[in-house]
Amino acid sequence: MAKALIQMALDSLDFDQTIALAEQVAPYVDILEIGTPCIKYNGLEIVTALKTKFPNNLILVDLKTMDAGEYEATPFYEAGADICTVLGVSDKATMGGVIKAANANNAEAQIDLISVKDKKAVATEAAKNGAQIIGVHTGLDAQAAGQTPFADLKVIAGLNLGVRISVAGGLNKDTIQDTVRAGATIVVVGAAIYGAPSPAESAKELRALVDAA
Ligand SMILES: O=C([C@H](O)CO)[C@H](O)[C@H](O)COP(=O)(O)O
Repeated sequence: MAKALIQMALDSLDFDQTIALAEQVAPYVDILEIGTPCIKYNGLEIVTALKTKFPNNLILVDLKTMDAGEYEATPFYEAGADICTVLGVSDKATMGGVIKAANANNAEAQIDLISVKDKKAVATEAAKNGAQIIGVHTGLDAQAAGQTPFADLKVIAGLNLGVRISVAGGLNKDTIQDTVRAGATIVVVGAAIYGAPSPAESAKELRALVDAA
C-alpha cells in the first residue's frame, strides 16, 4: 500500500510568514496547503511563489469554492495548483466545474465534506463524477465546539469509493497514526505544526509517525 501523504496547512495571513513556514516544513511534507484565509488574503501571487520555490511539493489551494466552480478554480490551476478544493455543500454543477478545470490542467479536485449533512451521498456522487479526492474535514470552528473528524472518516472509508481520502481537523502526533490506519491517504496538519516551538521538528516527527503507520 502506498504511504499516506502529509499536507501542511499554511493558515497565516502574512505572505512572508507563509513562505518562511513553508521553507521550514517543505522537506518533511508532501503537500503545501494554502489555507482558505491565506488564499483570500494573498491571492494568485502566493500560488506562483510557492510553486516556484517548492517544485518538489504538491500545492493545494483551499478555495472552498461555493459557486462558479470552473470560472473560479481555473486561474488557480493555471498558476500552478495541483489540487483545489470545492465545497460538498455546493451545487453538483459547481463541483463538476472544478473537476472539469482540474482535468483541463492535469490536476486534481478535492470535494470538502465540511458541513455536509449526508456525507455518504455527497462523497459517493462526487467520486462517480470524477473527483479525485474526498476531504473529511472538521473545520476550526467545529473543532472549537469539540468535534473531531474520526467518526466521519470511518463512514467514508467504509464506502470503498476508490478515491483518495484526505482528513483534516486538529490532527496531531497522538492521532495521526490511527487516522492513517483508519483509511486516510492524505493527513492534513495545521496548528500542530505551526503552533509548535519548532515547526520543522514537529513536521519531522509527524513524517516518521506517518511512514511507520
Ligand atoms: O482547512 C482548514 C480550516 O478550515 C481553515 O481554513 C485548516 O487548514 C485545517 O483544518 C487544518 O488545520 P488544523 O485543523 O489546525 O490541523
